[in-house]
Amino acid sequence: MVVRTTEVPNPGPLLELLPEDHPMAWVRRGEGIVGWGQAARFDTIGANRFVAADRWWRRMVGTAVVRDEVRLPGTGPVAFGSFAFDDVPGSSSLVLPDTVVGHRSGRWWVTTIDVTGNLPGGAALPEVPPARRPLSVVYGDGSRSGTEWEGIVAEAVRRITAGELEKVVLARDLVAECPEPVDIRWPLQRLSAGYPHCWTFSVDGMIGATPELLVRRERGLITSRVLAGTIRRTGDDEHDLALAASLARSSKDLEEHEYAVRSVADALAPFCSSMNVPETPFVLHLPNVMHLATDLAGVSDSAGDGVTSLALAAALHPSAAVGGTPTPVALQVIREIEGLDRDRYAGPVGWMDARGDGEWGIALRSAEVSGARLRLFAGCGIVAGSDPAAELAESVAKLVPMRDALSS
Ligand SMILES: C=C(O[C@H]1C=CC=C(C(=O)O)[C@@H]1O)C(=O)O
Repeated sequence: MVVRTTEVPNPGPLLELLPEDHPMAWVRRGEGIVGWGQAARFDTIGANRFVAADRWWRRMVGTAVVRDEVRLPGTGPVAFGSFAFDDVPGSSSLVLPDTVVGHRSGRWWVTTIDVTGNLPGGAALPEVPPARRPLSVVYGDGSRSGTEWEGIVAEAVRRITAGELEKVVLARDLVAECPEPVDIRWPLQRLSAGYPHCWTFSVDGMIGATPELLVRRERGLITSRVLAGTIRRTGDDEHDLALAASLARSSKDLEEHEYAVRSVADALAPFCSSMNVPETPFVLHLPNVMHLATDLAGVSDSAGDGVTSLALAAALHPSAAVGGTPTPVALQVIREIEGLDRDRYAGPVGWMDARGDGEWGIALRSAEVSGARLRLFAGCGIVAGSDPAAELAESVAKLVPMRDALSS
């Protein structure tokens, strides 16, 4: 594989450079990377999916000839990846685009990749037509109706009260049907404009704007944004501020949050020589909901230096934000009662470069697109005090970003 990264003048907003066919993206506040074309891909399933993908990537970049004149995280060869939530069912993939455009701190670059061994051509970007708005969208129940899902939440509360576990994250899906295949760039551009604090992603049909960063590895620095504890926004700013204050004081939410932070810190500890874990969370304000959030940062030690960002994501997945506590019991409860094939929802999604640096989010506030049909997902952390109707309302609020992004 021969890879060339060249610095270019500002080519305009990254998401507007994407062609309609299989666009790949990881963008936040206008920075990040977008890619298209397919130089190579690796598909895998099962419990070994992260290890197998990591091995494939190391092999691919191990023999690559790279001419990189920018040398930033995300330059040189990069793979976009999306991984199944559970060992079964679900498929996972790493995709190596043949063209990547990136933007970071006032610098822009284009990477071209050729797996036939020829030096790829220059950095000319194709003209692309603007994104097409979906003509109409008809929503229907996914695997369970809202009422059925409330019953499932009630069953989880019963099990928690009986002492089987402390917390379980239960999810539901909604099906959206359009008259013709969706131009993914339309929702991507809307998600990125409406949710600038989130990471807007598109990998192999999995799209969304996630507020939760499972892990970022960048030149020896390992960071993670942990979320747990949610409150819906009302649209009245003053009232929302009061709600944010009550969220920051809620002992139930603080306890749940503390647990989620601890589990991430414990999972990262074997790879870090030092770690900063803030004592109190901050409130992340999103247009639809507010979350308790903590940003953790660690410095990788000699063990961490040899570990890719994907391997770190594997060590963290599934976090308490998408599984529960204790994790093995929560996963078993999800398999028994949720009645949903999560596929790649709530799995790691992101990118990785040849050094193993990269960013992996959790595929939340997301949808799986297959042509004209989409499955939209939302999940909620269920604890002893959870009220099924309130959880259903929270799931509806978490579906808002994708629903809005599909409308005009
Ligand atoms: C599982 C989801 O959200 C998680 C992330 C943040 C807060 C959550 C909560 O408070 O329930 C969830 O654990 C989802 O959006 O589908």
